[in-house]
Amino acid sequence: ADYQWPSLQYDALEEFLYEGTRPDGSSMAELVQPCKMRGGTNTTVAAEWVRLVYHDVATHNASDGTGGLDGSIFFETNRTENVGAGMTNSLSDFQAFPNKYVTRADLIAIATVWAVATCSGPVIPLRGGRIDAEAAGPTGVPDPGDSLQSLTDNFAKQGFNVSEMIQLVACGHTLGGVRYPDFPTIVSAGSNPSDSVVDLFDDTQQFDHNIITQYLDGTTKDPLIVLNQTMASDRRVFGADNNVTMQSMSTADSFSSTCVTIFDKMLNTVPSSVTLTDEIALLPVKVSAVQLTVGTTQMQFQASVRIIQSSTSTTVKMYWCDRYGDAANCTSGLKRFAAPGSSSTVASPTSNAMNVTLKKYQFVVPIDASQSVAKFWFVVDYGNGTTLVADNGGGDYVVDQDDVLWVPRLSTAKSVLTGQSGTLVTAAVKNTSTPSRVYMDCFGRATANYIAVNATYDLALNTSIPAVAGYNFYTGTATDDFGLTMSFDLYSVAANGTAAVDEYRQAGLIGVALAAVSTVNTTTSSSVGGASGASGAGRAGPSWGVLGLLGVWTLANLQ
Ligand code: HEM
Repeated sequence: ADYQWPSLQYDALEEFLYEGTRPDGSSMAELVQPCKMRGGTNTTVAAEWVRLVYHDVATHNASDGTGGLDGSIFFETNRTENVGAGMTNSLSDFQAFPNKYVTRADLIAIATVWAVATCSGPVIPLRGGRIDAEAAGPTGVPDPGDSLQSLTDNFAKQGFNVSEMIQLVACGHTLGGVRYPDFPTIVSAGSNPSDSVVDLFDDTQQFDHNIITQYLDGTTKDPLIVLNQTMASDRRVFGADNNVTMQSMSTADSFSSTCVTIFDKMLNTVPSSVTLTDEIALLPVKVSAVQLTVGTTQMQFQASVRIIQSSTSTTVKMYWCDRYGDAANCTSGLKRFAAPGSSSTVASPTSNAMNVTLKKYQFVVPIDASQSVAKFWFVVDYGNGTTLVADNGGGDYVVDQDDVLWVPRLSTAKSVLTGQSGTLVTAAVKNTSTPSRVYMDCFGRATANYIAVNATYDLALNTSIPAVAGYNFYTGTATDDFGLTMSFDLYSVAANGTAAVDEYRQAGLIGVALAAVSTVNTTTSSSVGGASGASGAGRAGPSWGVLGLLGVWTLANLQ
């Protein structure tokens, strides 16, 4: 099906994959790009991440459908088969980033896609929807001392035939190497035995076909081939079909395309109870950070739009229709619009590898509560004669409700420093309704013990906060420890039982400064979109003169 906003899971996975950040801007991508070395070693962060994903996948049992990429590795680092600082480093890299819609297991998959891309490798497709294990799974990661038969049997159990086994190991072992502290029977100590000497599998840190060519031409220094022959698993694996598979991936292109296919299969090796999403493709226009709230004296609306930038003279404007009054839903033809308050370039290893420049425009506008907001859209002028009306496939971006709204400025995040008992959440509830209940469903996944937390708390009318713009304030405290990416859905239940919800609000945005508030303009132009706006233009009456001028101003601004 075609993408339609909002689509919470797709939106979250897409943002993470292509922008590299949590919704509050904290970047996981920065930890790995550009093909960063891991401090104190001569291997890369990317290599550590790729070894980790395979160790999570390797315990899959294809015949009974258990195990696979389910994040169980978080509970398995004390096992000999998962030896090494590479594992614990990676898990602490990942700790702060999973959220309600990006599971820990999806995060490991995204990390793999980035690791390959940032070390000059290809872009591996990504699906989401993996479900997190909350306990250790079975053991069974292959050991360098295993016989070929036992390696082949093990990979068959995981769902990989002999040539897939060769492909997977070769694509994995183009990164990183073997460490003395972890495998002292393979790698020798350096002059200082406490150094973490890493003998690389091939002579580059890049995701390249050197691992293959150096094997085929006999110049390989792969420690799992040339050192301790009891532990020479790469020798046994690579030669398992008389080099047919290795020969078939010996060019840059065949290596790259083979690795895309086999890594895709590895990332999609999940328990049979999991249904993965469609592939998370880059959205050409991406709307995010949408929030209607109540400021100190009036309502405020904010939204961001991200586009693929093709020219630096691009300008973007946000348009919207009122929710109430004469211009409700733009039926009178009147639309409001504003220029962005700020803009920024966002990127991840994936978008960098795709060679796209992603530019995000942030809008924050004052809203008259008697008008509110019904729906919004954007007009992108690329500065080269092309204009795009970004209207969510024709239906515009609809603001569901304005009965219950999160108020970040009156909320405070749990702080260890102040000994605060929890996260204080304030909701604005329209004073035309007397809700029978106001409550929040809270969720956290980035917890210290890797177990997701879910709990509900009531909010109570708080008359110590004076009403603003026709809204009363309700406060409540989420007392459980929800970890670093707490989110919540805020509900207001009316006397008749119908509930309004401000969905997927993120505590991480408490205290994140809003962009400057932009000036609001109006227009009746039909060329700027607004599904039902065009036909009613004639009713604008006395405002025409002003609107005409604004029209000119808009055009001048776009040039
Ligand atoms: C026959 C199966 C395999 C065996 C016996 C094996 C064995 C090893 C060993 C002994 C190390 C050194 C780890 C250390 O010193 O801490 C290693 C590193 C690594 N393995 Fe494998 N491996 C196998 C398959 C794979 C697969 C299928 C992948 C990924 C698709 C993979 C990815 C990696 C990476 C990227 C490293 C480097 C880690 C770093 O530099 O920190 N391995 N492997």
